[in-house]
Parts: sequence; structure tokens; C-alpha cells
Amino acid sequence: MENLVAGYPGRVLVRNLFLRLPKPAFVAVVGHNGSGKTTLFRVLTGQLPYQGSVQLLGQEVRGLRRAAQAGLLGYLPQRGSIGFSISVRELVVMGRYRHHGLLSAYAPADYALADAALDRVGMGHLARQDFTQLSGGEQQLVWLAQLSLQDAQLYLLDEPTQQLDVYYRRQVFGLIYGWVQEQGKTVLCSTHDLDNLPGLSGYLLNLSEPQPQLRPLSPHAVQAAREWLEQAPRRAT
Ligand SMILES: Nc1ncnc2c1ncn2[C@@H]1O[C@H](COP(=O)(O)OP(=O)(O)OP(=O)(O)O)[C@@H](O)[C@H]1O
Repeated sequence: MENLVAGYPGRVLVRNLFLRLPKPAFVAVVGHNGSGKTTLFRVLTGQLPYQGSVQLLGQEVRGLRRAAQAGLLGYLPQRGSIGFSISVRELVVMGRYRHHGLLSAYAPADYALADAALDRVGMGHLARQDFTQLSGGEQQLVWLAQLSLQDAQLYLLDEPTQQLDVYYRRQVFGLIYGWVQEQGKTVLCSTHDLDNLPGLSGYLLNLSEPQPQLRPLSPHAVQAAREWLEQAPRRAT
């Protein structure tokens, strides 16, 4: 990102941001409510116009079509709801869509991958349940299972541990950290959950700072961010 400026009419939220993310990397994106975390993700997913330059693996986002289909990007939005009944297993197997034509049926091998992904997030026992009837936290874990099958190079996770209990929050950080360490993925993860960050290595980006920059993740950096976030936010104009 070079000299990135983005926001909404009359409201600049991301101002002159310069960032170069290493690959692979785990990046925790923190900031007060309304500091622009989701806005930054909307820029990266091509949903919001911007000024300056944003490149994903050398390609300018502005001109990029179908980043997800190309395997560049996997995105977990903050509120991923669906309005129709579908079994958990069928929803998860759709993470394999890049490997299929739109109408071709998924193979037993795809379902085996879906089952394994569900087991990894601790939701294997819900495979045959109707997704819409799960709790918010269970749904969040199922989305993560689906995302893991997408096999994207960069994952944008917008508050993946919201609604999760203490146990599953730690599990989810362990899971996505494994995507970085074992699979070489780059993960940008927005979060208010500072408690689980000190044990991880990677980077911290605090969008509440006037000039946000990547800082190496450490207990000290997390504590500094915590102290910052305990103060009242400065509002963008
Ligand atoms: N479409 C829009 N038009 C105008 N303002 C918007 C729009 N979408 C979001 N905003 C505003 O932009 C600001 C930043 O929103 P954003 O969702 O990026 O914050 P965030 O850091 O992700 O917050 P949270 O931690 O609460 O999820 C908020 O004040 C929000 O009201």
C-alpha cells in the first residue's frame, strides 16, 4: 500500500498509509471501533474505491477482477449470514469451488477435506446440521473451516473470534497461526482480542494511531497498543 487514502464521502478513515507486508506473515490489525479496520479490508477486496496504490502480489487491486477465484484472496467478513437452509458440510465443501466448475458435483475427496477442516475447528459433530440453526460462534467456526479449503495466498479475517468463548478464541488464533507457519499464508486479522496476541509472532498494525505502521508483535507491542486503545479515540474528519 502506497499513500493509500480511503473512506466515505466527507470522512477519510485511512490517510496516507504506506505498508509493505512480508509473505508469509501474521498481521493483527487493531484499533478502536470505527477506526477503519473493515474499511481497509473493503479496499483490499476491491469493494471500496481508494486513492494511492494497493497491490496484492504485484497486482493493483483497482484493476483486479475475481481475486478470490484466482486464489489470491480469502475473506471472512464480520457478519457472514446466509438466508437459506444448507447443511454445515455442504457449506464447507463450497470452499473447494475454485477446483470445480460452478455446476459440477463435489467429489468424495472434497467432502473428506471438508470433514477434516470441520474437525480442525472442532465442529465435526455438526457436519449434518442446518447451518442457519447454529449459534453465532459455531457459525463463525464453520466459516473458518470453509475458508481454509479455499487455499488462498492472503486471508483477510474481520474479527474471526467475535462471539467465540475463551476456549475457542484461543483455538482460532492457533488455527490461523498454523496457516501462516505451516502453509506459508499471509493473514491479516482484525481483532479486539488482545489477550491472545502476546504469544504469537508476526506484526501488529494499530489503525487508531495517526500514522499506522507495522510493528513486530511482542508482549511489549501488545501492551503499548492496549494502553493506546484504553484512551478515547481520535475521530477522523
Ligand atoms: N458505507 C458507509 N458510509 C459511510 N460511513 C461508513 C460506511 N461504512 C462504514 N462507515 C463508517 O466508517 C467508520 C469506520 O468503519 P469500519 O467498519 O471500518 O470500522 P472498524 O474499525 O472495522 O470498527 P469495528 O471495530 O467497530 O468493527 C465507522 O464510523 C462507520 O460508521
